Amino acid sequence: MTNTHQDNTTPSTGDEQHEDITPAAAAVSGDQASVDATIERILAADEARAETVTRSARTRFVADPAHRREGEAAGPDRRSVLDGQARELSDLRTQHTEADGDQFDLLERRSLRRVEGLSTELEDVSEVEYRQLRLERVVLAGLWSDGPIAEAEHSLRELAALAETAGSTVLDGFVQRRATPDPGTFFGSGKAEQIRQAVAELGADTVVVDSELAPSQRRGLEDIVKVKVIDRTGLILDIFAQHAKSREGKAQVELAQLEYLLPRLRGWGESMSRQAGGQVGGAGAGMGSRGPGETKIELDRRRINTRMAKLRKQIAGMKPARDAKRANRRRNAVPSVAIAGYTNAGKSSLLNRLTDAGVLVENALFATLDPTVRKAVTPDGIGYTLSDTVGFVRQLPTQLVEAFRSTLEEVADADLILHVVDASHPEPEGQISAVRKVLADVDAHEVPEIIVLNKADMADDVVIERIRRRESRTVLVSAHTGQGVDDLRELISESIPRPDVALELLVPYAAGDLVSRLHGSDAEILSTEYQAEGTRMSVRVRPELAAELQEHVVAGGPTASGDAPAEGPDAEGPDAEGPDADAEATDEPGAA
Ligand SMILES: Nc1nc2c(ncn2[C@@H]2O[C@H](COP(=O)(O)OP(=O)(O)OP(=O)(O)O)[C@@H](O)[C@H]2O)c(=O)[nH]1
Ligand SMILES: [Mg+2]
Repeated sequence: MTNTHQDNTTPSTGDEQHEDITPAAAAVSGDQASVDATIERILAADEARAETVTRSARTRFVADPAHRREGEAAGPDRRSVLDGQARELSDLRTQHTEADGDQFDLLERRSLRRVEGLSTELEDVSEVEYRQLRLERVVLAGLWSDGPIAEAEHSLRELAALAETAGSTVLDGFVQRRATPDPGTFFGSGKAEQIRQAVAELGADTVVVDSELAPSQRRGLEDIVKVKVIDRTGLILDIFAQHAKSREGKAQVELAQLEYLLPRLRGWGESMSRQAGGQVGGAGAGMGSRGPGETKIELDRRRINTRMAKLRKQIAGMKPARDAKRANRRRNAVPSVAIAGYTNAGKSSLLNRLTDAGVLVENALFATLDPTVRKAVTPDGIGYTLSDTVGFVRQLPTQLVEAFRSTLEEVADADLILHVVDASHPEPEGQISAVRKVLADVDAHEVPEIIVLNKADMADDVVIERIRRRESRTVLVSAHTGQGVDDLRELISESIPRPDVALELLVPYAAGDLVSRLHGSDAEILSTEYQAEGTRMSVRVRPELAAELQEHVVAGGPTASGDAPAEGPDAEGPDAEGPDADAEATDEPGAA
């Protein structure tokens, strides 16, 4: 509604000009100077990181003193679960195998990592303000309200993995035992003060909170700890922003970021003092009657709304192409299998193992954001599509589920879901239910599902047994060693819709291309016999192909569209390929 003011208030860094030029993109495609500057920044960050490695060795996890076990001393030997690598990023960092496929764009991604975070001030708020967060040296903090402490620890370790994925160094982690969050500052004042001390001591620049904070809580806490505070949602959005590659993915993430940002505008504006220099240029005439802060915020809000509308349109515009592709698959009735699962479970590795796809595998959370669709065939030659999807995580921001809905809908549309689970995780159950929750959100919970217990090479038998008892259809595999992958292939083969129109054909030798098509991946050949007039075949095909084969049908009913074949032997399935079937068929008067 307020858009009418857009034109005379937009400063020179207007929406149109910066569009699609993120700082990262500018660094890649820009002039030599900016490339040099980028390299310098990356090197500086690496140095900083190397320097903090020694410090992060002391990274520790501090349970609230009140809940420390009797006799357990505070100080150097405090509880230490964040030691070394975070759990979700296990120590496999350098272990890649052939099944991991092409590591090419991994390098590319590394070289882009944190460019946004390292860059100088952003010019325009619609570039999403918090991309300028300097998430380099962070302290984590979470609330532990119920359940065993182990759960709070898992969650914090996962947060550490997320923070590392975003390119930061985790210096420390805190958990406070507290039934409900403080409405003003999230943590109690004592704990907040303790966090402030740790932040000062360690030279941290950001506190990451393991929940979604209300805008006022974030501001309240920021006032105490004196550094930037971001929440889990903001962190996940930041990772997605770094990883998005396709046009659609980028638009989806930006939309989610803006949605998240909108109610938080004022707070950020203040603490990051954007308003100080935020005079709206000469173009701001007429706005001066209000305070500059308010002006800026209103302006930002309006521009964000405009930008969001644009993004929504853009995303909607990309839907037809996606739908067309999907419709095409539908028409050809190629069964589709979707790989879904918690982030870092090994989905991309499995896709590579099943199809030699060469999809990016990384020991990082949310390595895959853009769905990849590959062709695959069952051991007995039936074709299907296999698609890789974005990984899920506990508390996946609702903004992201919304923004990625069109992508996730493909999962809902699949004939089968391979739900990949990291069986080497001590508690995969939590991940399974988090994934199912998102699946339900996008109406994919009714699609048949196979639980694929991956990383068998590292998994604990107890965990495997536990899950096998709970879940009805499981298969144990290792994308790395290839263990169990053949079983998985069989299971997929049994679970996808098979070609179901049975036909008796006599294909003239002149139509050899038809015969080779039948040998392709969308038909099952039950028997073949070479006769004087042509090739005599008993096949099962999908309706589409059946229609095309009509003129060569010699027996098997008047139309190809009936699902039940007219002939008895065919109805009995593969047994029909016995000599009887052929004999009977050749007896048909209408054969020639
Ligand atoms: N030991 C072992 N490691 C595996 C196996 N499968 C995958 N990994 C490792 O697990 C990490 C994550 O693998 P990805 O295939 O990228 O996982 P993903 O589920 O696609 O992850 P996102 O796209 O980030 O959600 C990589 O370091 C893989 O090398 C396995 O069978 N055994
Ligand atoms: Mg992946």
